[in-house]
Amino acid sequence: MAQGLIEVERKFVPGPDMEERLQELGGTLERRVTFRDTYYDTSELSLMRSDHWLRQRQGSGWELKCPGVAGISGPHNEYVELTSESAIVAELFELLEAEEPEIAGVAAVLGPLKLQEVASFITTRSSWKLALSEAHEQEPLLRVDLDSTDFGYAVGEVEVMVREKAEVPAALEKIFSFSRMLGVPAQEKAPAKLLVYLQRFRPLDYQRLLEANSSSEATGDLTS
Ligand SMILES: Cc1ncc(C[n+]2csc(CCOP(=O)(O)OP(=O)(O)OP(=O)(O)O)c2C)c(N)n1
Ligand SMILES: [Mg+2]
Repeated sequence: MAQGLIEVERKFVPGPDMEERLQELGGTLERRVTFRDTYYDTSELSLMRSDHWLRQRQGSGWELKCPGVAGISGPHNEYVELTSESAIVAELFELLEAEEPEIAGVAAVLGPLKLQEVASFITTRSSWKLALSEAHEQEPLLRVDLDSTDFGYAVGEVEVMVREKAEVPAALEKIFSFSRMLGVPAQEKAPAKLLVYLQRFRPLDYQRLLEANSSSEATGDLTS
């Protein structure tokens, strides 16, 4: 697969005092932003069913999240994020087993690959930066995003971006220790905004995803 940064993150349910708590813990508010995410897939959800997530984010462009490689299980997610259009196009053609065109941007291959919009919603986000130890300035930064959507769902995430698979365990350690400081219950798993959107507004698609996700079949709910 093409190279990209690895996103290691843990989602949580943000309480009403979360911003104050972040400030107490030395967090700095980097920005407040509002953006629309539009997700694309085939009518059979071929991408999502194989744990690949293609979206266009207003102000940032195209992004494909591909399943990570560290294989550590727990209440966290680990995805390789592709943001270069050529890398995304190459990955899409490989996944969907189609012949790759010479040169094309993502928008140009949506039609040929039968990718269509499956979800679109607006997020208002406050992004926080945490410098846990000043002694290690080279270490990847811990970030916290507090998101609320235009369909009434709010979720937080503690995140570290790393370059190498070998850095994932240390990133996870940081995420879990900071989550404890934030007061996030050890096994709490908050669902992704997109999954809540599909469950509410595209229940048949949600059901399809559920069927594809064998590990969630036992609980019968991807959002729990
Ligand atoms: C139970 C379960 N939960 C999550 C997933 C993964 N997943 C579901 S939707 C989805 C795509 C959306 O990812 P997410 O991190 O929720 O989006 P967002 O926070 O807006 O993007 P950021 O700004 O951090 O880049 C993923 C990776 C899964 N396969 N199964
Ligand atoms: Mg995220």
